[in-house]
Amino acid sequence: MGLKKHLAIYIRNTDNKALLIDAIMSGEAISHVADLEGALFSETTLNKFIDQERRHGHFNVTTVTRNSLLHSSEGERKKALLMHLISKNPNYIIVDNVFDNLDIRSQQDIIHTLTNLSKKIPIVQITNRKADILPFIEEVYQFQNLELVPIQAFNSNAQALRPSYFKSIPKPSYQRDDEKNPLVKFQNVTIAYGDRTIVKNISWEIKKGEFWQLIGPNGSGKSTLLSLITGDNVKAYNQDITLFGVKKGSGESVWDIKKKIGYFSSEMLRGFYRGDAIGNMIVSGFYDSVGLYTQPTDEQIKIAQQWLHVLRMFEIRKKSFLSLSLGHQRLVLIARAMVKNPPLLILDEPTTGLDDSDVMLFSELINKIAKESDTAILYVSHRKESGLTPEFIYKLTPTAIGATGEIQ
Ligand SMILES: Nc1ncnc2c1ncn2[C@@H]1O[C@H](COP(=O)(O)OP(=O)(O)OP(=O)(O)O)[C@@H](O)[C@H]1O
Repeated sequence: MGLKKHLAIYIRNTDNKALLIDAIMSGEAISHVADLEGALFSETTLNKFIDQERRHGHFNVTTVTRNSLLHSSEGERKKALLMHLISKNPNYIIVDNVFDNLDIRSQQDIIHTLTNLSKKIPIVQITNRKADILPFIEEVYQFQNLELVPIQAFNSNAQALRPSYFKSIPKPSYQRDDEKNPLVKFQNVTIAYGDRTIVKNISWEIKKGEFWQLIGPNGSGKSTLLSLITGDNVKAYNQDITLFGVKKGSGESVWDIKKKIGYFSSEMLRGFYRGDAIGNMIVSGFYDSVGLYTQPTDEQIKIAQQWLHVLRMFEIRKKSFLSLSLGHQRLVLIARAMVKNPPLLILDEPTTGLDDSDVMLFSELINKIAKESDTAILYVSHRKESGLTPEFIYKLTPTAIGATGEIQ
């Protein structure tokens, strides 16, 4: 088939991406790149390099901060990988979900890099977000029955938003301990790795029921701030941080803190292959485990069932969690994080990898939780999702002496 030189393939999360990539790389899907040596920019390639570094201790891909990939932020990793692949002079390149995890500035840098590259070699973009189609792309295709089919009228914004959740968020049957307000309090928090200061003098409070978005460019310290809250970062102990009314370093139990936080990250399912039932995945949220090891109480089962109704998954509760699409798996994991009625729900880059319609479904659920529950939400992402409505935005801005923070 005579396909355009630079083309995009718009896929849904339910499409078989691995098969598509195989079909391109083996020369079956796109004739004009069939005999060329191509490079693949994707999460899989990145994971291979990270794995190599983990096993052999050395790294071929160097980031801007000369850090290893393992110790770099997601955005830094992606930029470094792209530059590494381009430096090998491939004859064409496949770029898969190129903008995930990238801030606006880095997205512009990448558009610039790829636009220049498009003058030399063919570029095949795979994307699940319409807004991400690169400017030099000549035609957009779908992958149907192992063939690329042009999409007509791609720009029509016909996707109507339908209400997806009919039931209300379950009301907890027990009262939470009276949480101290604010839930999270940072006072002049400064964190450094070696002689590099990452965040400087952060003073910030999250109160009961508030809906926050934390934004900031790649490497500005968003994940670092989160790790101070979730208890995974020992650097929290030298700082003035109060979580749920208890000062960090005053002999508090990390376990107690974890009990009060519902957590979801798009990284959570890396390497998860077990076939647990959907219903069990939700109940396991009571035990802070992924998968169920303990016999739940009747009350716990009841709350999980109410969540299954909210998600409209009650009928399929016994099916394997892995049989769900990526987007629906995430909805289940949000319910899993919410069953214990936590005072704080943390969502770390939750829409990474989701397609347009799944993002809508996801944002709708988060807005619903914000509206109907008294759980505070902390949402971390570079993207401003148009469907999402946070009340407050906390913004990190990098400076030479570490990132500073302000409420926008
Ligand atoms: N263990 C570590 N050792 C050294 N440097 C680190 C370590 N962890 C993080 N860093 C550095 O701290 C900086 C902030 O990283 P962090 O992951 O918090 O940023 P981020 O805002 O979440 O970025 P992104 O949006 O790209 O995920 C980065 O430059 C990163 O390389």
